[in-house]
Amino acid sequence: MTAPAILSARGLGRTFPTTEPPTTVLTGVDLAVAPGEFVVVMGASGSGKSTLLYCISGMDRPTSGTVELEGRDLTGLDDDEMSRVRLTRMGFVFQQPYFLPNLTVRDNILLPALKAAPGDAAAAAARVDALMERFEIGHVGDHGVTEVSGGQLQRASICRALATQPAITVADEPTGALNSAMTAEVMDALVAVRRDGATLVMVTHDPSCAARADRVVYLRDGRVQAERHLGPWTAQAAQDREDDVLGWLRTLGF
Ligand SMILES: Nc1ncnc2c1ncn2[C@@H]1O[C@H](COP(=O)(O)OP(=O)(O)OP(=O)(O)O)[C@@H](O)[C@H]1O
Repeated sequence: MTAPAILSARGLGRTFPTTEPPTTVLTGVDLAVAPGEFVVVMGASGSGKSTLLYCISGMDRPTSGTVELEGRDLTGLDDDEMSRVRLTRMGFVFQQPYFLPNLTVRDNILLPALKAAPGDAAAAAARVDALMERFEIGHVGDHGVTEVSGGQLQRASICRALATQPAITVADEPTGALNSAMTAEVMDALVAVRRDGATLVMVTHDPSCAARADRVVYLRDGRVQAERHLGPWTAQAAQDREDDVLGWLRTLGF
């Protein structure tokens, strides 16, 4: 029996009423993510990938449909409740990691974990140190955020996302601003995150990044056009998986 979805979006629609005529970006999107699954969302520019990510993670509100996280309907929450869910149950990794420039790398990672569980400072600090070792940035913890590489900074933002022990982590083009060596570093880190049991949903334009996922969902004009199950990543199958994803994307007109 498959485990119940940790995140379940049903019939999601998003229309922006501020344009004339209003812009419908998502229509009837269903997406169920299993615990420990790594799902990638792909699609042409403007197909609605980021909007979908924002709607499932409470950064935006869908105009129709429902989103359940750990069995709890998020669509009826008020802004304070939604902020609390984002802080305590969701991790976020963006293309441009936003860090406070006057804090060290370590303190930037620690801050949201302390905010999420203020009574648990020692445990949060221990968790942050363990994560920084796990993702090989322990040695730059005392550095300022301008004194580390883009790959290190993006790994720091992965640590920051995980430090609150979220139910799910969403990543919007986390390698979009990185060169290929740094992209490989960050993708290795995300595969390790998934191996450690985390649940991930990532938007990317890069088929070789998508090949690391368990499943790729393809959006076209705000609808799910197709999906591909790849199963858990193994480095030995890297080339075959990339070829498979590329071939599949071509059939979709990507
Ligand atoms: N606040 C908004 N108001 C009006 N239209 C919007 C708004 N936000 C996004 N859109 C439109 O929705 C469409 C989808 O945007 P979205 O960013 O979700 O696409 P995407 O697939 O992530 O694109 P990209 O790959 O270029 O990042 C775009 O046409 C965009 O212009």
